[in-house]
Amino acid sequence: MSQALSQRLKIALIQLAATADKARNLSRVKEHVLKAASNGAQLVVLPECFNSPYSVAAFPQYAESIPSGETTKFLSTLARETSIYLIGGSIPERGDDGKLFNTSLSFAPSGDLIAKHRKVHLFDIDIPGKIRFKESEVLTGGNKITVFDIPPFGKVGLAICYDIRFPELASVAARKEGVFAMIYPGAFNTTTGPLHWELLARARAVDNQIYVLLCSPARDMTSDYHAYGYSIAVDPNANILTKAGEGEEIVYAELEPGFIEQTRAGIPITTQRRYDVYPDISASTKTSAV
Ligand SMILES: NC(=O)CC(=O)C(=O)O
Repeated sequence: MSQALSQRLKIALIQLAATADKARNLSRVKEHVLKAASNGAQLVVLPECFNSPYSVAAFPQYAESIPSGETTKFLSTLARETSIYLIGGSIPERGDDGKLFNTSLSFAPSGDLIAKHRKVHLFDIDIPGKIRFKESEVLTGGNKITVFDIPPFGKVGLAICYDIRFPELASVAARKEGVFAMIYPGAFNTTTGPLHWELLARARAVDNQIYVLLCSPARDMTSDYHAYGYSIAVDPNANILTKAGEGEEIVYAELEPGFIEQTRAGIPITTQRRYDVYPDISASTKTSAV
């Protein structure tokens, strides 16, 4: 499927210093989103777990129902008031069956909820002496690949943090649905961030010759989880368009129509795949927005 970004798109990544105080987090989000919109951003991304600490203990305490919870309403109103596409990082969600998920909600400039992604791959790692984290102790994984349209720009794919380590999601979104960008709210840490954060952003971009956006919380060495920071936007050639530091900040980038086609014309891997040698996973995999 051909990939289309039909118009220049200015994006903003809000590298929020999320705290344990949900009201404060929401009020900081509002300030930053208003600023990004007044600077011309048309699509604004928030980080993973922007309204709570990123911790297994915090997920049940901060979990909300969707769409009836406070944060869904807050994000919808903010998208409408600023007339932007708002990619709402992620929040802990309490599903109807009582199960907990790490969930990202996206809103149109009208305030309508246009996508809901539940983190598919739960972050369960154990690197002795460095970091142990087991989302699966309290969370349940999602079961779909999320793709949605943001008219007039085209389609984007959405996944959360650890999902980026599984290239199939991005490949299906790019090949089957023709997304021009993959967006990953994500909270890597001071162990895995230096190893793989930028590498994975650039890898998913170059695998699929699409834009890739990663939005992290700011680093806070006083909290239990030390988020990496360095929110980043990468172009289809894996060039870095913008990159934050460790602290709270907003970074911007402009995504260009035509750059995907130009990249693919030069290095035509999209037409050179050998499905006679290996299967096309995108052919049989379903995607949806909600
Ligand atoms: N926090 C995550 O989900 C993933 C992460 O930190 C990593 O993959 O590293």
